[in-house]
Amino acid sequence: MIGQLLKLMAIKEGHQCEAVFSVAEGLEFLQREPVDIIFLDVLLPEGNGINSIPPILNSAPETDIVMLTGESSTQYIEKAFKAGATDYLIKPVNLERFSKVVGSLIKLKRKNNVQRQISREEIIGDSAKIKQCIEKVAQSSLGDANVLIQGETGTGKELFAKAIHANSGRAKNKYIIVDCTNLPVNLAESLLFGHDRGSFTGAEKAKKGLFELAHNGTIFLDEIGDLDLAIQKSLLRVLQEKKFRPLSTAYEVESDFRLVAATNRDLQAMVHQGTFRKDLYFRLQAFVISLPPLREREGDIERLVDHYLGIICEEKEMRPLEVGEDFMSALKAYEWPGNVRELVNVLQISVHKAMFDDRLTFYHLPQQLRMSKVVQDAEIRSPEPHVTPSGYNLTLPVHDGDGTLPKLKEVRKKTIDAMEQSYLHQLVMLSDNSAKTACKMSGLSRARLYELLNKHNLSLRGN
Ligand SMILES: Nc1ncnc2c1ncn2[C@@H]1O[C@H](COP(=O)(O)OP(=O)(O)OP(=O)(O)O)[C@@H](O)[C@H]1O
Repeated sequence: MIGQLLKLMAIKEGHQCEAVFSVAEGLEFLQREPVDIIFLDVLLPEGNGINSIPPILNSAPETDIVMLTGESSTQYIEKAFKAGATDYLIKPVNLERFSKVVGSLIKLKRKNNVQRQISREEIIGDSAKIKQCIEKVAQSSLGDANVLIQGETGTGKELFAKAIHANSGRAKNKYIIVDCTNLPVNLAESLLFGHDRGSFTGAEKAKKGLFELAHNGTIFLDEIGDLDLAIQKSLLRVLQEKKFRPLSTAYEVESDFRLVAATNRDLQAMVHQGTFRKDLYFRLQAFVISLPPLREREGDIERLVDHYLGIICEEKEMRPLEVGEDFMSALKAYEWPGNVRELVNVLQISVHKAMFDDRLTFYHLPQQLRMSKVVQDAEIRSPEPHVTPSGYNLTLPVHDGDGTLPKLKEVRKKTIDAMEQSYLHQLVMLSDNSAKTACKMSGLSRARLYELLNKHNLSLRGN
């Protein structure tokens, strides 16, 4: 009876609906067809409906289960939620509550479906932080709001802007990129809004502006923080009215564009300094995607290395190179101020150096990465350094706790030995295994260098 009633309500709301009268019948139905929502009564011929939640979710994990309970059996609600139900309705069910529950669940499902289906374009990374950004791309693809992408240089702002367009309803139309860096005011006005013939010296023909060309598509303003204040004012008006007047014309042009903007600057600080318009800033704040720096993306370095190494080796027609542990741990220790762009450059340099090797090692990395790893390792080894007035970090020998100190001669020898060893260790790492570089860096003669390396059981690789 309740089944038939809900079926009528669902059909009235424009949904397809089937009523079944036992769990067995329901499970059989699920084998044949996917179902978005199941209304499950607590009281079933087979017993308590809550017990059938696990087998239902086993065979249809994507389905939402809404429990139907009587006023007197609300004590089952908590148990039903624990078993995996999504919501509940109390009988007798009224149409308003029914359509609210169904409406929200269907909306959520559509949203999730879009998220699952969005194309990542070339975006690599599975860290929680990058997944959150991908989710934002999915959300933005459902609507048409302007989007601001923030992030340090090289974090992938341009890549994300492209993904927003590619996943939007405008994907088949134009995607126009404008680099706002160092754009002089006059040029920017005519470039963005177009001009009439003769509107300035050299304007021999009338020209459409990029906002007009972006009609039905997306316009990406890269480095929007670099836009001159005068252009910011015009831009604000265009965003508000979606129309503008090309230079030296008496007519207005309408354009249905979507704006995606990006910046690596702190727009809020710029607003305080008076170099970015507050009203434009607020307009851009409607939908913001903040891309995390590479150093905060757990696990993404490995994925990016895997991806780009494949591409670089293929381009160079080389066999895929293996990645040594020391290579990877140096990559992970580095701060990556230039983010993914810098990582790709480092891989290119390292592959070039490893042209005749099978495996990438620490020694193939550029010097700044080796240096940062060495410094980090040294910091870990000497947790409580004592800084001398001359600026050297020293870890003093610890006395025995009996109020005495070892002889100075002994301490001096041990200290010098330790310093020498640490110095030579770093020298070996940073000299590219070249005795010539090591001698130049350290000021040691070749004979003295080998003598000291021998003393500390160290060697230049390949020597
Ligand atoms: N998540 C990522 N997956 C794969 N490649 C990436 C990713 N992020 C960035 N890249 C690559 O890194 C380089 C820099 O990316 P992009 O130009 O999008 O960065 P950006 O944030 O716009 O930099 P800038 O602020 O300097 O303009 C590009 O080659 C891009 O393909």
